[in-house]
Amino acid sequence: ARHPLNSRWVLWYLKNDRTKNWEDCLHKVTTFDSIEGFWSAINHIIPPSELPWGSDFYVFREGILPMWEDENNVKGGRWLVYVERARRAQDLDHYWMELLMALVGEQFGEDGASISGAVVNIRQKGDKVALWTKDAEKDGTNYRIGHVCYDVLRMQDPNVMRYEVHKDASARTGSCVKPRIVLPAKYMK
Ligand SMILES: CN(C)c1nc(=O)c2c([nH]1)N([C@@H]1O[C@H](COP(=O)(O)OP(=O)(O)O)[C@@H](O)[C@H]1O)CN2C
Repeated sequence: ARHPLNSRWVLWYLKNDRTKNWEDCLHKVTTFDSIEGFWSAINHIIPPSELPWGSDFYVFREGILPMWEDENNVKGGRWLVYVERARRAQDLDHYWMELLMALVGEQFGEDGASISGAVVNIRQKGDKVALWTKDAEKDGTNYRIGHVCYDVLRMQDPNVMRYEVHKDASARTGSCVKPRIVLPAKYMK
């Protein structure tokens, strides 16, 4: 391919199947390391908004499994964006594409090395787009990554992005997890 990317990326698909355990629902779709390979992968899958409920797409660096338990993720967290039901049609697919292009296009600069990958969750209760970072305690790094993400998604006040620690999310009992960082910062309680 003529336009190599800085890294190799793997596209994963999670097909919701209550009869299987979670990691057995995860399937590797393709691997790409060029702009051409990226577009070929994107053009061969249906957009998130057309996926069945309970599905996920993951685009993670090669060598990092898209799960909390991977050594690159176990201390990490995620910037989480809820897509309101009412804005699903115009925001979901757009957010996903913008985030992927920023990720594979290394728009996070040096901080890109601290990012494991991107996730989109298709849920009836509300879709989610997330960016996983490797170390939940590197607040400076995570702030910078969050700001780039907020801008790339053209989010504005009062839209809020929350940074959740995987340890809290994986241990969650209720649905809500107390975020470690909130953007814009003024909404941090
Ligand atoms: C290795 N392992 C089991 C494991 N490793 C994982 O990394 C991992 C899970 N399990 N996940 C399972 O999916 C449920 C829904 O989370 P959700 O984020 O889809 O959110 P919803 O409640 O479906 O909106 C989670 O509660 C968890 O059971 C999610 N997850 C990331």
